[in-house]
Amino acid sequence: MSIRIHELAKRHNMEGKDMLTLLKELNFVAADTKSVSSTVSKIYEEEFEKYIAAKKPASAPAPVAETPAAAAPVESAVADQVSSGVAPAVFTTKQPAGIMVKSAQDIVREKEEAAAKQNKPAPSVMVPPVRPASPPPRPPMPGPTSFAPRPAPTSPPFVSAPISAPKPAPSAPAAVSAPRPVSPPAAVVPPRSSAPSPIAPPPIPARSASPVTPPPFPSSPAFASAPKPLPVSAPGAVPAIPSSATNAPIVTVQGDVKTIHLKPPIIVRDFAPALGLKPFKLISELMEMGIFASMNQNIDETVAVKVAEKHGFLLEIKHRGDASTQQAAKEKQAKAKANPDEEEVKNLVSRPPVICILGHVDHGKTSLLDTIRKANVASGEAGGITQHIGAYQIEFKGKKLTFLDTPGHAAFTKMRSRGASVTDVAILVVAADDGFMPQTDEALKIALGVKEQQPEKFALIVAVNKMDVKGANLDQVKNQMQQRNIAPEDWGGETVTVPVSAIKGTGIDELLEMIILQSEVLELKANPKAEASGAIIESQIDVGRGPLATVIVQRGTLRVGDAIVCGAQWARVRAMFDDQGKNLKEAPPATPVRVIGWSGAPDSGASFKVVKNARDAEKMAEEEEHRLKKITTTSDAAPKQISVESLFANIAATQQKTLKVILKTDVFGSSEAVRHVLEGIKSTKVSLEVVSSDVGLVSKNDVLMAGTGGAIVIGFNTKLENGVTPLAKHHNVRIETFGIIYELADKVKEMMADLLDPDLKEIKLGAAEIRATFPQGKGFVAGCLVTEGKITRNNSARLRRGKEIVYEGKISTLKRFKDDANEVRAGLECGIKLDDFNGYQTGDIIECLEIQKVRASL
Ligand SMILES: Nc1nc2c(ncn2[C@@H]2O[C@H](COP(=O)(O)OP(=O)(O)OP(=O)(O)O)[C@@H](O)[C@H]2O)c(=O)[nH]1
Repeated sequence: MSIRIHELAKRHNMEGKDMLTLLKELNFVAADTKSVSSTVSKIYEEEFEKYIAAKKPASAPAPVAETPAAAAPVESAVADQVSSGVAPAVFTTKQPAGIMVKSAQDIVREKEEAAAKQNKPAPSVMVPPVRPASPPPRPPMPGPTSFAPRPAPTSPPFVSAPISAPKPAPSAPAAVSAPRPVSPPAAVVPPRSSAPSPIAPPPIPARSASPVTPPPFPSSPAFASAPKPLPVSAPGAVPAIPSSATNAPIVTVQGDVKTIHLKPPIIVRDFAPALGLKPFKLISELMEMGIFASMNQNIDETVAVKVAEKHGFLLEIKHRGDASTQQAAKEKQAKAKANPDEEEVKNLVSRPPVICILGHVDHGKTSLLDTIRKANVASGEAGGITQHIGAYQIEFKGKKLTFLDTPGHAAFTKMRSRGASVTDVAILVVAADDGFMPQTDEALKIALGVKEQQPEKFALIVAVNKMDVKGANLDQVKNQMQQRNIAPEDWGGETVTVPVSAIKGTGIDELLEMIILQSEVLELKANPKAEASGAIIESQIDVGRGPLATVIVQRGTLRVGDAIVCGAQWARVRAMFDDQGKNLKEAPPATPVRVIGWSGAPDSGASFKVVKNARDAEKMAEEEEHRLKKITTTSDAAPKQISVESLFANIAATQQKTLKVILKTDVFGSSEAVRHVLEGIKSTKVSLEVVSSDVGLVSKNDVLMAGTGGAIVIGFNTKLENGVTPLAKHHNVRIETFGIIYELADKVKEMMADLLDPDLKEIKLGAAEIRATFPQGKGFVAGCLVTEGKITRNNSARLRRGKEIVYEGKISTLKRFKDDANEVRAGLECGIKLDDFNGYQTGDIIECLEIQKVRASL
């Protein structure tokens, strides 16, 4: 059993962050561990307790490990000292009784002296055992006098490989050739294998003992076969292929080793020139390997490594979140921090985290939020699909948490990504029985995108839901997480993973605790004294209250009476409500509120800010509207700005059949989502034109517009104004309303197909063989034997001579002996005449066909 860092901190009356720093210093956790919710293995925990006990004089009444409750408080000056580069002195401030004050230098020196006495290499002060999973890269310790670093862990994930002599360290982690970069060799500390620490615990059993053995990282075979790593950006490296695009591969040459540095995705078009190949050549090489990729497709990393090797290149793939990327982001942030607005910094206070819940359809996002809120949101939804971004605030253990409820359907990707961009913590819900599904991956991509932009300000938590169902398989989900480079903490990764059941309510408190912990690590702060600004989560036009918008205040405090502007819309805040419908006078940072008083519905995802007064707000909104109009008229972009007549004239000018749609939705987010779905309907035969799209009720004006242009009206999550139905009947306008987006999509496809001429389907009813020909009037009649099915009069027919089709027409005469017949069945003889055709020959086959009309497909 492992213990979380914050729990260990609590045991020793320490701040979580300070404990984290201390554990890093002791090399009991990986140097890049960020979260206090990360775990410390049982062995390290015991080592830590031994360490604490060892710090006490022999007379100490009871060792800390045995009586954690009675443990002397350990203060946290280490953290500051370490970060400031000063050699850390352990437990220096407010030194508790019974604990000696020792600096790191003292400890190292003592150990070295002790080792020297025993005539063997000095052991590390705290030489921990081999970690179960290979930890991420460890930077050198701060300053020469700090604790000696552990020898570099070199084992691949989950393999307790024997520790060998320290490897030469690459200057930066190389994703391809060195997935686990090593620390610089420690001068003071010899390899652990040759210098077992007297207090070193027994080796940890190999990870393969786990019930489900996690597979190696996807590209590990390539890692294994790759030649020795090259330092990234090594001095003297020659950029052979300069590139203007930041993502384009760069080739460096050092001696006779050529390395291609690139970031995924590895696109054929970009990768080929780096190899010195034409793209088509690379495509054909890939084909030889059984891989079919086009110019613009990306190829698997393992494949890319093989191809690169074949052409004498090393491949260094720089993944998101690689140390260097993070370093760059950190440097950027540090730079930004270097010139802060002093006033702003002075006024910063902690704010609640904004959390979004992402995941695949039906994996339980709404149920989870519902359980968290203890209110039943899911049951009120049409078709069980969340369709709007809602924002709610809850309180857990005295801390406020703001949740955004983002919809799960693919159509809402856009809304969802907007939701993710204002959030601090993303909870990726994965159903324990289904595992990762396409939309889970899509959501993960969005979340990782946000994390890449602001690594220090965003956390990802995976909630494995539906743990109560029969097929629940937590290990499978963890396995999938590892394959996606977001390995869970207990598998040696960093991603906080909480198994829950939204229905049974299990694991929810732990999830909330994890959110709070992660938020503490993120140190979320905002200045409530500033003028408010934030983002629009959702907007709509309410019949009674006019345009209203759910907003999240990100900075400052929004107050009733404030003048705000958002794009071409402005508001004087008339009233604000929280998610319980309570009237609020002011909304501090991270509060979601519904604001009334807008000039129109602002776009969801757009930013708003408070301005001096309503006059300024109105003026700014007008200017923005003017600017937008100008863009529209010059680029003739938005359909809304074009006159309906001219638009319809343009459409009529084309020969292609077009389904014209006037769209009305309840909120802007929905209209975007519906448009997204409609744009996704592809057909070469019928095009779809959204003539206009707006929010609100379906109005008489919509009907008149549709009548003029031959459009249909589609309402989504909205109703019809009074008098619309008779008017639509009068003008023969079709109105369809929907509450579920995929039903809307299916119906629109049907309506598009209805515009097409039906396809003709031929069904063979029977066949007859011509046995003789008889003269009749000026022509001939074929004397036949029906050989299969039946021959019916007036149906279509085809005359075949061998493989050749000689005639196609209708059976105009069908006789049985001398009588007319309507149909003649197999085994009987009959006389057949096809229209005016007379060229029958014995042995010809007459096929009788029925032609059916079927709805054309798109
Ligand atoms: N057994 C079980 N069923 C669950 C659990 N969580 C959710 N469900 C069920 O899974 C179904 C989908 O749940 P929702 O909460 O609507 O899922 P969602 O991810 O919000 O779905 P969308 O809004 O459609 O994206 C419902 O029938 C829930 O009752 C759980 O923990 N255990």
